[in-house]
Amino acid sequence: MRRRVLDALPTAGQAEELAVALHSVARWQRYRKTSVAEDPRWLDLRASALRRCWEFRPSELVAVAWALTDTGALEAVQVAVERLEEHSTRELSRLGWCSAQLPHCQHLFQQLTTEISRRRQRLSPLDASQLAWSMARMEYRCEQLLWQLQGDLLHQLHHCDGRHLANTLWSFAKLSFGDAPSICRLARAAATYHLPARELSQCLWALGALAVQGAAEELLQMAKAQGSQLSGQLSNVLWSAARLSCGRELFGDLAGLCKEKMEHLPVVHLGAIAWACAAFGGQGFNPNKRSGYRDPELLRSLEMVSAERHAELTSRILANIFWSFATMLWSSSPQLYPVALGLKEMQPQEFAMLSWSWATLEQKSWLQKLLTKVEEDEQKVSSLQLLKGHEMACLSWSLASLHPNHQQLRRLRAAVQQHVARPKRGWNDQRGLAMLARSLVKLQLGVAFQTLVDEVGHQDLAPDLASALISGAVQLKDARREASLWEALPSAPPRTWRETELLRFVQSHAAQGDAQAALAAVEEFCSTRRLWLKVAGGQKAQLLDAILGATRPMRILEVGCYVGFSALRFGAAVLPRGQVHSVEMDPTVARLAQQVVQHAGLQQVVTVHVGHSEEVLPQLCGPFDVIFFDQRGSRFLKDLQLLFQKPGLLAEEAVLVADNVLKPGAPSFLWHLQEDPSQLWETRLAELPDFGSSRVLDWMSVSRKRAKKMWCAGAHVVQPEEISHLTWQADEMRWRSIESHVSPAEWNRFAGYMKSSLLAAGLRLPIQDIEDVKTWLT
Ligand SMILES: C[S@@+](CC[C@H](N)C(=O)[O-])C[C@H]1O[C@@H](n2cnc3c(N)ncnc32)[C@H](O)[C@@H]1O
Repeated sequence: MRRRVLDALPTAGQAEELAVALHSVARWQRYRKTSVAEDPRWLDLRASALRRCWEFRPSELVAVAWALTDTGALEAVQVAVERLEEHSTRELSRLGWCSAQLPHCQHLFQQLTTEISRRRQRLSPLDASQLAWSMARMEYRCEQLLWQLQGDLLHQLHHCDGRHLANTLWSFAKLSFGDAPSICRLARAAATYHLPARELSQCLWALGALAVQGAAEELLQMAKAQGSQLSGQLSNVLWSAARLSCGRELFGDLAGLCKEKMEHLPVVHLGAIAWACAAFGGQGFNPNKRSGYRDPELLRSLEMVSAERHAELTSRILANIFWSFATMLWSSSPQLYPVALGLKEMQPQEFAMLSWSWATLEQKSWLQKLLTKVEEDEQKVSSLQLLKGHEMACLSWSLASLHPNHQQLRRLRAAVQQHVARPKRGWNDQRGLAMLARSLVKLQLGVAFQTLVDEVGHQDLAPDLASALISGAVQLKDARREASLWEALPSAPPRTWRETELLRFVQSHAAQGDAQAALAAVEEFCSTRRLWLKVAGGQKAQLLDAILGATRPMRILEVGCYVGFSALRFGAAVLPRGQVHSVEMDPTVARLAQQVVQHAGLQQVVTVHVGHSEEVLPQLCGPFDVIFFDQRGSRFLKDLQLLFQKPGLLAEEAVLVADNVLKPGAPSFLWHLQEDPSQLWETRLAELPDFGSSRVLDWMSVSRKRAKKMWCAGAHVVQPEEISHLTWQADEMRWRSIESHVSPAEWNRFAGYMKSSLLAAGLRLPIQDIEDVKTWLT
């Protein structure tokens, strides 16, 4: 066959004959995947075609250009560009495709596309999609032509096939082009075909990259149905499913397929799968994301396969894998840390991701090594200025988590400082800014902190950022900035209308200076207005009263003051000589709480500290007889550790009470109380209804410190994976309840699930009703 084709080749004669012969052999080579590249007859033919380029008619020139793309010869395209006018638009678009295959053809490609764009003639779906593909390949983003191609395709949708559409969507996404409604129409049209794996993954990748829902659901269902045939495209599909926030169940099915194939996928897919699971429901690498898809089995295989193929891992893949582990509280085995440390090449963003992940996983010694390695490379340090705002916030947060003193990691500290000095315009991520502000204070970068306050302090601040800035100003003793921040805070922003109403109600229904009347007014407000407030009322208040009665405390610490309801109860109990210190991170509600306390006449005994527990607790002085944890449950364990780190904060026989340890739950904290090797606490779990939603069960933990027992600073509590998983689920539920409504029935289901799962994981702390706990206390 090969002989027959080559023997029949003309090298002289008509140009037309030559073009046809060249084209046929090239076709034959491509489709048979055979090469005649070295055959002298083919080489003769090719040389004679190149010599005679000027003799070809336009259609022949296109055929010759196409035939020669594999050989890297530009001549045919060059001649065509010199004779632009002679070619039809279709021929120009095909020549464009040829030039996109050839090296150093950018200028020829541009001339061809400019001519196509000038003519404004409609292209067929095949030509339009090929031209879009060529533009993507050449990274040539000519808006006008792209609009034209999009219009041509939309006008001829019924003549497009799945391949044209997939190619076009992919190309548009590569060039970040496309308005959402048009992309949706193209994707919907594509979804009507039975797309093979490659095209399906192209469409999904495009929708994910352009963040257009389009026909995402249909295409993802199609991907699920194709299942194992997808193989190499699976991670692409999962990546898109995460970007497009598809349903959890569908994501789970697709993740299941990835799990099955994991061992056989190229390593680059491991990074994409890890990224997709961590980013699911969020927005990519962002420490403030609130979701993720946590499947322990998938994480375990990701870890195993990565460890087995560690030699192939790149910094990008590892950054994604570690970010995924950190986001999902997966304590990975130590094997992968040295692999990451050993890599020579690492982009600044990957370094930021890795350091944030290692800080979150509390791998301080690895983190120290990583930061030191970059610190020693001046070039790497200067490249950190390329980081985006939230990435620099992550890096400074990990730096701060090591508590480096002024002498350590000086170059990195200077890089943070320099980054902050740049204007923050367009950085709207207030949580990222809050993290940066807190880190600057910890790193004692006072000037940088001041720059940040001056730049963002006048904005409409979210509670977290307002709290970070105010408490930073307090810690740095910057009274002027503290005052200006308070001034800039709206006294009654719309989100605190209930709390503002409550203050007015207390002021009008309770006599000034009457603490008991103020307490009764809060309860009356909740019941008569049928407004749910996140306060410890009802049976929870009764339990607190019993604790106060049994312990007769003089000094009480509360974390999570809110509007001051429980602070009033504590204040009334320690009158006249005791002290209550209540910590609240939201400055607006803290200010309302201060007014409630003042109205009740308790300002001499109750101090409301504005700031995050992490910053305020180390500044307090003990000893505290009763500690009430009513902040976010995922902080309980860390705040407990903070209480131990500063000697003298806990009284010899302190009582530690924590609310909501079942709903949404604080599994790590409960596990720690049970397993603490110093056996410091004796704990009971009081099972009682949540205030304001009597049908939902909750637990309050009450722990008595065993006198004379000492805390072993280095003692480590091993936490089983089931408890990490529940901790992650509790946090996810907490965020869900903040962002949307969770019905009592759903809460009840969740509380039931949490209880049975904790018991199954080995929780043995006694669960009692409130009367039994009261008896135990006395
Ligand atoms: C459930 S409310 C407290 C209710 C209050 N103890 C009562 O019963 O009247 C929780 C409060 O804790 C605050 N908070 C959450 N995490 C915190 C933290 N880490 N430090 C300080 N306050 C925090 C929240 O802003 C919220 O106002």
